[in-house]
Amino acid sequence: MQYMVRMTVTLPPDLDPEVREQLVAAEKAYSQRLQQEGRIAAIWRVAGQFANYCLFDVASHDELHELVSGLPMFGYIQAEVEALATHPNSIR
Ligand SMILES: O=C(O)CC1=CCC(=O)O1
Repeated sequence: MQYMVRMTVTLPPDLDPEVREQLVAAEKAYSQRLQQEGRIAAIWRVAGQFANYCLFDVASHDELHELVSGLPMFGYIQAEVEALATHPNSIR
């Protein structure tokens, strides 16, 4: 099952810079592991915003929730989820 998730990140402006750096590094490692596993099929930065679109390819709603809520930055992320179905006009 595929889901397009828009994540908008709002880190507190007064967050300790060291903690911020650790969060960013942990987020990168977690995200790259999911990409290597194919559970994040693609990720894009929204130009000009601290936000991204992530295409998840997972087995269930529950797996999606587990992965999104496991993001190190989860407490600072507003996630909007859209479930994707096959488009009847798709040639793939
Ligand atoms: O957009 C970000 O930097 C936060 C994020 C979530 C998954 C990822 O790889 O980065």
